[in-house]
Amino acid sequence: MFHWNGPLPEPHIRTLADMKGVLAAPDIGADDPDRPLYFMYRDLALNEEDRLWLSARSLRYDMTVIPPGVIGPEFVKTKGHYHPENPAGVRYPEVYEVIEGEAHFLLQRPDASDVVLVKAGAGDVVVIPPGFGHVTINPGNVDLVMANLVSTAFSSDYAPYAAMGGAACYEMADGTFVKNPRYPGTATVRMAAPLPVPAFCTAPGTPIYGLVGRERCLSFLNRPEEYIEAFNACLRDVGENCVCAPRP
Ligand SMILES: O=P(O)(O)OC[C@H]1O[C@](O)(CO)[C@@H](O)[C@@H]1O
Repeated sequence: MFHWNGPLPEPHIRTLADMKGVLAAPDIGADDPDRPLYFMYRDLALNEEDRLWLSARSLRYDMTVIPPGVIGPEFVKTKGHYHPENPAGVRYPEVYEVIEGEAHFLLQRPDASDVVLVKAGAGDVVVIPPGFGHVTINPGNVDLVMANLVSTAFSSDYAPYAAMGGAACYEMADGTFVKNPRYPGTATVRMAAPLPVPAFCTAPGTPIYGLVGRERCLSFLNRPEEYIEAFNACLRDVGENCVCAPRP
C-alpha cells in the first residue's frame, strides 16, 4: 500500500470489462471481465482545511495505483480520455506526479497528428497540456503509484478512445510500439521529457500536494488560456522518434 496520511475512501476500480474498445487485443477480457486493473482514490485531502480549499477552487487531488502486468500482448494501462474545453474555449489540462514506480504517459491530439510519450519515474511531475488525450502505461514490474491535480468543472470524455480502439499506438509487453490500424497513415511517437514549469510551481522531487493552498500555482488548471506559453514549455523533445510498427 502507498503512503498517505489522510482519510482514504474506497477506490474506484477499473476492471478488464471497463477497457472494452481500447485494447490491442479486443477479445481479451471475455473470460475474466472482473479482473481489477487499477485503483483510483479520488478527491483526497489530508485535512478539512485542504478539502475546503480544493473544493472552493473546483480542484481535486487523486491517487491512482496501477499494479504491473499485461493485458494480453500489451502493458497494463489506463483507459484513456480527453478533457473538454473550458468556458474560454481551451481544453482543461492536468498535472501528474509519479510517486512510486515508472510511468509512460502516452499523449495524443484527437486526430493523432501529434503523439507523445513521456517517460517518468518517481519524483517526476508531468503536465498534460490542453488538447492532449492521455493514457498512462505501467511498463515496470512494480506498482505505479501516481497522484494528479485536476479541475472538477468537467467530466472526462472516453468516447473518442473507445470509438478508435484506443490510442494511436499500443505499447506492447516487449517494449515495442504497434500502430492501431483504425488511425489513418503512419503513427510516429515523439519522445519527450517533463520540464519544471515555474509558472505552475512544478519541479522534479516537489510533491504536487504541496501546491494545495497556493492559488497562483494551480490557477492554470481552470484558466489554461492564461498560460499558453508555459504549456508550450512543459515538455522537452528528447530528439528520438519511434514509428509504430504495423500490426502483425
Ligand atoms: O480515467 P482513466 O482514463 O481511467 O484514467 C484514470 C486516471 O484519470 C483520472 O481520473 C484523472 O484524470 C485519475 O483519477 C486516474 O489516474
